Amino acid sequence: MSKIPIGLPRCAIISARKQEGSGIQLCAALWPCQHITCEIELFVDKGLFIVFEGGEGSGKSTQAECLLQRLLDAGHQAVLVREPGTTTLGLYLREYLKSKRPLTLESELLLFAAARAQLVAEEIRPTLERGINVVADRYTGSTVAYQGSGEGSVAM
Ligand SMILES: Nc1ncnc2c1ncn2[C@@H]1O[C@H](COP(=O)(O)OP(=O)(O)O)[C@@H](O)[C@H]1O
Ligand SMILES: Cc1cn([C@H]2C[C@H](O)[C@@H](COP(=O)(O)OP(=O)(O)O)O2)c(=O)[nH]c1=O
Repeated sequence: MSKIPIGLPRCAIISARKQEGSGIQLCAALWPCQHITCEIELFVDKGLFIVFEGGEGSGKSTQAECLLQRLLDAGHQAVLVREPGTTTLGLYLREYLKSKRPLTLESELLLFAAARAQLVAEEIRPTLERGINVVADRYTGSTVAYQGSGEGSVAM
């Protein structure tokens, strides 16, 4: 575990599990940012996939940008992605989703899923395949939290 090149001195690894295939997934809690989580996937010979999740205003974007800068400063290649966003479709759907137009929960879920599918295909997967680290500001945890819980949530 000490060989993982994430350079986060205040990062406490709280769990690790083997993924299907070659990956190991680590779940980390950042201190003192107690309201966000940072999830790291390590794939042999591929980039790290590092996800920040948390409520609005909890500090995800700030910490994701700090980590990106730190990785770059340490000589690692890394890119930052944001959900929904980053791709042309993601940015388009972000505007639509923020526009407060009437949407069923199912439609909302599918629009977030469409933005993610495009992001994975266009950016996340090819970048990781090239051995470049990806830092993500939100990912599937947001969908589980926002569309998958609470009253009237969508069954997933
Ligand atoms: N560790 C921190 N300590 C204090 N303030 C912070 C910290 N991280 C972020 N902030 C501030 O909190 C606010 C929300 O941060 P932001 O990164 O935009 O959150 P999010 O992306 O989760 O919405 C910003 O004003 C930011 O400067
Ligand atoms: C990725 C994702 C985001 N969201 C929501 C959470 C946020 O309210 C919004 C994204 O807005 P954003 O401005 O990125 O949030 P933040 O203030 O945390 O930076 O979309 C979902 O409901 N489902 C999802 O799958």
